This record gives sequence, C-alpha cells and structure tokens, in this order.
Amino acid sequence: MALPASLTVKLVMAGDSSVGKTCILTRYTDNCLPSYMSTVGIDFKTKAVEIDDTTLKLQIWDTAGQERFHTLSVSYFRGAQGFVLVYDITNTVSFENIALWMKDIKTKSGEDVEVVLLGNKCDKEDERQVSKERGEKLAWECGIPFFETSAKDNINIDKAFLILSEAIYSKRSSLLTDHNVVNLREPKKKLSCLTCI
Ligand SMILES: Nc1nc2c(ncn2[C@@H]2O[C@H](COP(=O)(O)OP(=O)(O)OP(=O)(O)O)[C@@H](O)[C@H]2O)c(=O)[nH]1
Repeated sequence: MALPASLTVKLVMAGDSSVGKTCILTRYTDNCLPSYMSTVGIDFKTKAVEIDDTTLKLQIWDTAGQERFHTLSVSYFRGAQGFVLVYDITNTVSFENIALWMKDIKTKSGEDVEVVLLGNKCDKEDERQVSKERGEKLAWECGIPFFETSAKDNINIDKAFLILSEAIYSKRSSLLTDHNVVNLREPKKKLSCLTCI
C-alpha cells in the first residue's frame, strides 16, 4: 500500500493586538486558553490534519499584533500558504484595520494565498460593535470565507482551520511534500479584494 503523502503547510495568524490570535491558536492546537500575555515577537505551534489520504502538517505562526512588532510580524508572512486574519467584534478599529492587514498579506506573500477572516469574541454579544453583516460583506468583497468565532467558548475554531486547510489542499501542487510531489496543475486563483486595494 502506498504511503499517504504528507504536506507541510505554513499558516500565519494576523490581526491587531488583543483580538484573540493566541487564544484561537491555543484553542485549536491544545483545546485550552493561555494565561493572558501579549505576544512578544513570534512563536509557532503545529497540528496535523487529515484530508483524504493526506496528512497536512500545519505549522501555525502566531505573530504579535502590537504596532511596535509590525515589521517583525509581517516579515513572517513570506512563504505562507494561508492566513487566519482576525478582528474583534467588540472593537471597530480592529475591523477597519483588516484592509491594512490584507494589503500587507498581498505585498509580503503574494496574491496566491488562502485567507480566512474571523470575527472573534462572538460570545460578547452585549459589547458587539461590528455586525455580522459587515464581516460577511467584507469577506464577500475579498472573496474569502468568514466565520464569527469564540476562542473562549470554542465556537467555529476547528471549522475555520479546516476550511483554510481544505482550500490550501485543493491547490496542493504548490506545497512541499515529504514523500512525493503531487501536481494537479490547478489554475491559480487571484486574491482580489476591492475594499482592500
Ligand atoms: N470573551 C472572549 N475573550 C477572548 C476571546 N479570545 C481572546 N480573548 C481575550 O482577549 C485578550 C487578548 O487575547 P490574545 O489571544 O492574547 O490576543 P492576541 O491577538 O494574540 O494579542 P497580541 O499577542 O497582542 O497580538 C485576552 O484577555 C483573552 O482572554 C474570546 O473568544 N472571547
């Protein structure tokens, strides 16, 4: 029996400080929440997902959203196949800054990347500043999937990473493989986002 292919995938968490990037990542990889400490510099976690007969080894980089780490954070965008782009539904500025993050993604890693947009902290309905419709509209304009999530209550976290992994897997000709190179010669999709240009 042939060994299943194993693909290494680089993902990057991006978005303003305090939107919940580290919590989303820790919820996904360890099913818990970290004790709060703003990310300083860069860290990564790994998780394996199975799609068809293939193991995707996700290497997920957690960048710091604070402005003083911006140059360092975006330097890790290069070579990423996917981005988890996060805003906080209780923070309008973090939503408005999504356009700037999209611009950074395009500039630093090219247009042929997959992005999922997350409106995090949906458990805090009473503090909501950004409607779900605004999130959906922005994601539609950017041509990317969108979920409202809660790292706290574990809402839509696995689903968001799965959608992103599946989108990357469907273009697996561009990935590194451990056993063999799978080349499907799929046409490249342009990451277009009218709002973000
Ligand atoms: N209610 C609620 N709080 C959350 C959620 N996700 C994160 N938080 C809280 O938001 C704060 C910031 O979370 P982090 O995960 O550190 O945010 P970050 O985006 O990694 O921030 P930087 O490291 O500064 O870029 C912490 O106090 C978390 O407990 C969530 O889904 N719901």
